[in-house]
Amino acid sequence: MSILTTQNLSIGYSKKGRTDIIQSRLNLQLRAGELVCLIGPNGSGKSTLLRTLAGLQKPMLGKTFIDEREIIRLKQQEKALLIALVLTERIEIENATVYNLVSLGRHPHSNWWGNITDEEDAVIREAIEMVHLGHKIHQNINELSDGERQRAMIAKALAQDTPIIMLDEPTAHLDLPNRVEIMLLLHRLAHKTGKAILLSTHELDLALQAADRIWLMSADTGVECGVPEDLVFNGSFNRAFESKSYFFNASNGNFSMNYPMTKRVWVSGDKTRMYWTFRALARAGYAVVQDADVHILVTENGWLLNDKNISTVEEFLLELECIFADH
Ligand SMILES: Nc1ncnc2c1ncn2[C@@H]1O[C@H](COP(=O)(O)OP(=O)(O)OP(=O)(O)O)[C@@H](O)[C@H]1O
Repeated sequence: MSILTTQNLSIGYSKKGRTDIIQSRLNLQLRAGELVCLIGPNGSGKSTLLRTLAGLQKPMLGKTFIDEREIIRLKQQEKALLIALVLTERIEIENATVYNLVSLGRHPHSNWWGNITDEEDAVIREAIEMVHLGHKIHQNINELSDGERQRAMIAKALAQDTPIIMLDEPTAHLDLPNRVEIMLLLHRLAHKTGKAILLSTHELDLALQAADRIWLMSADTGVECGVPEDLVFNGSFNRAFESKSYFFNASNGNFSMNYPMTKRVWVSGDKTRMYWTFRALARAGYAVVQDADVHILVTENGWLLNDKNISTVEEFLLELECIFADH
């Protein structure tokens, strides 16, 4: 079920009579219970789109509706009951605990700094539990790790109790385990709570794994929406991130560098070591082609090359160098 829809939305900036349209004619749908990742090259307009959808900036043209209501016509308080927005800026509050921060999420539902009722308290505690910060509930937010702080910000958005949560680059500045954890957490929350969660990210690999749907943004092709694998199969990823120096490798979902490959080898054998063998070969400038003169057999324990059993990548690259020096 679509909870947010756009109709011919154009986003951009208008200053001193000059208008810059970043994206136009966007017809998007955000569904309840789904995690949607908005990805695209730098400057393609991800943050601008999030801010426009959240009603923080006006569209250049077109409309955004939540249910039947046009977002730009709503009062601040009404918007805050529909969308919780988590931005990348660090919130600095003196002496605030996790509980204090998350309780700010209840602001649209109560009087500012009003007394927290038992009911409100239960919502706040539940939000903190959902992001697994129960053990840090009374800790000062300045004493949290970056990952914990991000989880506290998500708890604040949960406490706001809106049908939509939008997050601008929630995994920025986090290490890999925390990036994975935040992405999995958001995926679980979308499915468990039925909220629509939209986030922008540069984590292509994580987005491909965790998103129910991807909005793929590029300056040339606008926003393509779809289930991640469909966007891989139809070549959209390649088009959106086209570059001379790398390409999107549809076989593993990663970007691969375009190394200049001048030498040709043929590789066969054990599949588990194959991927890393290919990577090492590409970096060293070897193209893998069937029936090339030089054959590398990948075994369970190493490589067989030139009738020699080799146990490390370093050794087999050296051996290849010798072979090609003689060619
Ligand atoms: N306040 C502003 N006034 C005018 N132009 C702006 C403003 N903010 C951003 N832009 C321009 O809008 C375009 C899109 O910027 P935006 O920040 O939305 O892209 P993004 O996809 O989020 O980029 P990134 O991946 O680098 O965060 C850029 O060309 C940028 O220079």
